[in-house]
Amino acid sequence: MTATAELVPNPSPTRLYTLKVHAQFCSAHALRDYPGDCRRLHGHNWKVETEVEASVLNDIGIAIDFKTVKAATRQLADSLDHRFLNDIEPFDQINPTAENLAGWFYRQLGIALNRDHVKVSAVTLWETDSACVRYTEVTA
Ligand SMILES: Nc1nc2c(c(=O)[nH]1)N=C([C@H](O)[C@H](O)COP(=O)(O)OP(=O)(O)OP(=O)(O)O)CN2
Ligand SMILES: [Zn+2]
Repeated sequence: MTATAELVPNPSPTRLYTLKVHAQFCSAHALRDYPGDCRRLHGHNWKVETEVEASVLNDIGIAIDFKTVKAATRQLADSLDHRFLNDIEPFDQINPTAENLAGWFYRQLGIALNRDHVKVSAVTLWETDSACVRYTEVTA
C-alpha cells in the first residue's frame, strides 16, 4: 500500500452508539474467606452503569429508549436494595464481590435488553466512590 492510499478516508464508517445509564442501590455483604475486615458484615452505596451498543437508529433517531435501559437496570438494582447480598441467589453460593455483581448485572440485563441491533456491552459496578469493576464479554 502506498502512502497516498493510506490517507484516503473510509467512505462509509461503521456507526456505533454507546448509551449509558446509572442506577443505585444500598446493600450489605460479607466477603467469604476475605483476608481482612471485608469478611465482616458491612454495607455500600453501590452504583451500577449499564452500557448498551447500537449501530442502527429508528426513524426518530433513537437506538433504544433510555427509559427502557433505566427501567431494566433499576429493576435489578431494586431487587438488591436494602438486602444482605449473601442471602440472595447466586450470591448465597458465589461471593458478592464487585466482580461477581457486575457479571450478574451484565447477564441479567442481556436477557432483558439484547435484540437484533442493540446489545448490552458493559456493566460497571462501583462499590465505593474510588473503586469499580467494568465487566464485558468478548467472543473469539
Ligand atoms: N477486587 C475486589 N477487591 C475488593 C472487593 C471486591 O469486591 N473486589 N471488595 C472489598 C470490600 O467489599 C470492601 O468493602 C471495599 O474495600 P475498598 O474499596 O478498599 O473500600 P474502603 O472504603 O475500605 O477503601 P480504602 O480506600 O481502602 O479506605 C475489598 N476489596
Ligand atoms: Zn464491601
